[in-house]
Amino acid sequence: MAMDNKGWNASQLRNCDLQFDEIPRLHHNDPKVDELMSENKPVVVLGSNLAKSAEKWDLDYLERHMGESDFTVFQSKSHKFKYYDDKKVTSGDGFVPPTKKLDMKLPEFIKRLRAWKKGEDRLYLQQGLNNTVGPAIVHDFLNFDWNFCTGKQSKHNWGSLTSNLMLIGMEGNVTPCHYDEQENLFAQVHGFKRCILFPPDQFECLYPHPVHHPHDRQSMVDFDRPDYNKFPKFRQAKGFETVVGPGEVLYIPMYWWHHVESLMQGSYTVSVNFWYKGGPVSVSYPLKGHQKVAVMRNVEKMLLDVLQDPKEIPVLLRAMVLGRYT
Ligand SMILES: C[C@@H](CC(=O)O)C(=O)C(=O)O
Ligand SMILES: [Zn+2]
Repeated sequence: MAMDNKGWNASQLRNCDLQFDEIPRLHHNDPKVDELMSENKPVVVLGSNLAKSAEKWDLDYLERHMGESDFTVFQSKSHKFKYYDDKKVTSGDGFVPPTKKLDMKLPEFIKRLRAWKKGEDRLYLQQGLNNTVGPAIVHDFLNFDWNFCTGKQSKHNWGSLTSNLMLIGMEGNVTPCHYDEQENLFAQVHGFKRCILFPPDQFECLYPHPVHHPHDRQSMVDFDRPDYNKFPKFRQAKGFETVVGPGEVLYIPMYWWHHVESLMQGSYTVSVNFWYKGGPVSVSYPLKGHQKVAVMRNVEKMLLDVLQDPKEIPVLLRAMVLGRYT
């Protein structure tokens, strides 16, 4: 992957069997930025001031100004931090959470981040920015370039801003491939993150867990060691990638799959995302990929409501489809 080596090199990327096209990297004034966004396609926006007021958010500054609150920190025995919805964990379903969710004061988190040695459990701070942070951070937050993101919100008919997640990760941390049901302006503040994205119509190649599963929206494929017997279509997945650095903003369209890794042998990473509700649904045929994903999600939810037992769902779907539609 030809990259302009601004402070990183390809040896810091994790191995992946697939080849990817590059996500366009365009200056924020380039009209093509909004062309791509209006087509629900990813783009890296360069030179915006979206999170410029956060460029001073290094560990010392954060330690001094994040305040006395407890923050949400995930702990993992591996480099993967696979999200799970604890509201979907049912007793006796045998689900083993892949991470532990801790509440930690920032100085403690920073102390453990600085002392971390390869092979030890990893930590990933993932905290919604709210009024629990110190006044200096609130000041920086208020000084984000809100004209930029509200400009995108109105131009592309997004819904309301739901949250800003602040992420402080160790080098090498991975958020495995998943999709979100929100538009996302992902602002990289410190360090470098490699982002691999797939369009929603790659659903059949990425094998999401069932909707009722705690890992709803997450791919079942382990990108480090894909099981091609269980997930044969993963070989055909067609993805896009980029590495975002400080001051760069990646637009992750709603329902687009994304795998995000903090570069190995790199520094800690700081990111802030801006999650917006999707805009009003305008149905036109043929349905777009993300609309088909939304339809499939609703079918799974409806079937679980009426059948109650998740094991009944494939039985009914096979009876309905095999020999009749195939
Ligand atoms: C948490 C983040 C990925 C990462 O930065 O590790 C993500 O998935 C998102 O912003 O939607
Ligand atoms: Zn995400």
